[in-house]
Amino acid sequence: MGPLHDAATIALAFAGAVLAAFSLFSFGRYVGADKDTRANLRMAFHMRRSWRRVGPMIKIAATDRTPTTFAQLTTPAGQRPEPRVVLPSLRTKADRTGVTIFMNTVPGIGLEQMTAAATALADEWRCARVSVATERPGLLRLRAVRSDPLAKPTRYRPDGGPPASLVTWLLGVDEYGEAVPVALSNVPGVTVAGLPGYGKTSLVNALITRFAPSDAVQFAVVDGKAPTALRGDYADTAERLFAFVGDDPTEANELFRRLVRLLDDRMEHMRQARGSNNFWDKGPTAAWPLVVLIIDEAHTFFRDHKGSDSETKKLATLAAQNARLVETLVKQGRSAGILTILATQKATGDAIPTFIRDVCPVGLSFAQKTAEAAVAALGDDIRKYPDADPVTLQDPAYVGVASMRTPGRAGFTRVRTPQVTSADAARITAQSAHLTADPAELLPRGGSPGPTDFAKAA
Ligand SMILES: Nc1ncnc2c1ncn2[C@@H]1O[C@H](COP(=O)(O)OP(=O)(O)OP(=O)(O)O)[C@@H](O)[C@H]1O
Repeated sequence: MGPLHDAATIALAFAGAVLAAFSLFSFGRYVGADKDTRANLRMAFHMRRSWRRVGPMIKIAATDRTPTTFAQLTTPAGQRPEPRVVLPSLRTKADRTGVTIFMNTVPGIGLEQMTAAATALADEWRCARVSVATERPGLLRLRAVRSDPLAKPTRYRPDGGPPASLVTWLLGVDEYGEAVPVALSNVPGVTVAGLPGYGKTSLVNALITRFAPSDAVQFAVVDGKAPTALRGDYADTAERLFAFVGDDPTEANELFRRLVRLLDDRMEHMRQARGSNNFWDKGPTAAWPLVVLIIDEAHTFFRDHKGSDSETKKLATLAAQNARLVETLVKQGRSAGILTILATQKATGDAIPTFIRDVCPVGLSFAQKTAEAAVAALGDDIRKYPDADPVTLQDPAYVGVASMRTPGRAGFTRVRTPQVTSADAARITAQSAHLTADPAELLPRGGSPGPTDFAKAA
């Protein structure tokens, strides 16, 4: 009963108390969680508990033949120390849609080996999918989902509050239930294609309702499907648009010119007014709002007109001009704070000219009927990724699901976009209509002071 015994008793009691507190915390978290999170917490527990057995079974274990000093000292004389089986260690984090697993690599077991084992792991863990990515050197990040997030429709109910971020557009969730953000500061152009009725309008409404409560974002629409805003898909949001043009290519041409002029004027004044030539250095403000141009049924304005009569020739010239103007908006729009979104349901290469499609960093395609349509929407690369082919999305269960090409990422991401109802779009528009302003009017003009100057002087 010496001091050593007392110290050991205290240490043991302390360890017991820590363990009890941890168990109580875990139990409390489990009981307080919703049904889906509880199921994922159980899955995470099963992953950790069975890993020692499962890892070596699916060949995710390395053999270390060099004995440790301890093994050398404790191995009886005349015997060789046993080789050690080294398993990558796991840490799990469960949420509502799945489990994220952080795994330390061990020699010979890294991204490649884990990717090859992903299907076996999905079977063992009884989940729909397991993805593997590098978090940082030496650490992998696995994501396991029990059910397919793409097959579960979601709804976005805008609360009318200002957007959490003006530089990120949250598109939806990917096939692993993780948020898919688009960094607006890097994306001057987005193409959206897909068969009618698969969610293009809802995607655009989600964008408008997300950003409409901010006066630092202004919208213009060119809609090739309707003569007036009130007769088309933009009736609900019309009051929040600083410009709307219907299916008349001449009027569309005028609006495209107006926006190219805005682009030039902004670049002219940007350095003096904001101290830099790059809009995103300061980001969107009420005086320098992000301008979002939506060109719906884009093919209406670019399609090739064949014929030798004067009317056809005029239309062909307009279409060619429209394509060049929009190309300028996309190519130079990033530093001027202009984002162009081109949507089409037409499934041929001329719907959105390839020279425009190829300068848009983000491309989305909802369901398509043919491989040619998929290529027209997403580029030739989609042939290499049959899993992400939008032709496979032709199913009512996949309304609202798009295949997406993003900058700096190999392959394609499938994303479940949320539905936004017409009533929600109308409600947010009514609340935010007073924020609508023509961004050109906000610029200082021809030496005479504009609102920006007054704001600065104030
Ligand atoms: N993200 C979504 N999730 C679930 N259902 C959706 C989603 N988006 C749209 N829908 C459903 O599909 C219907 C058609 O959607 P939407 O009008 O957005 O399609 P569209 O592709 O724009 O069609 P069109 O090309 O004819 O304008 C909607 O009325 C709604 O019921």
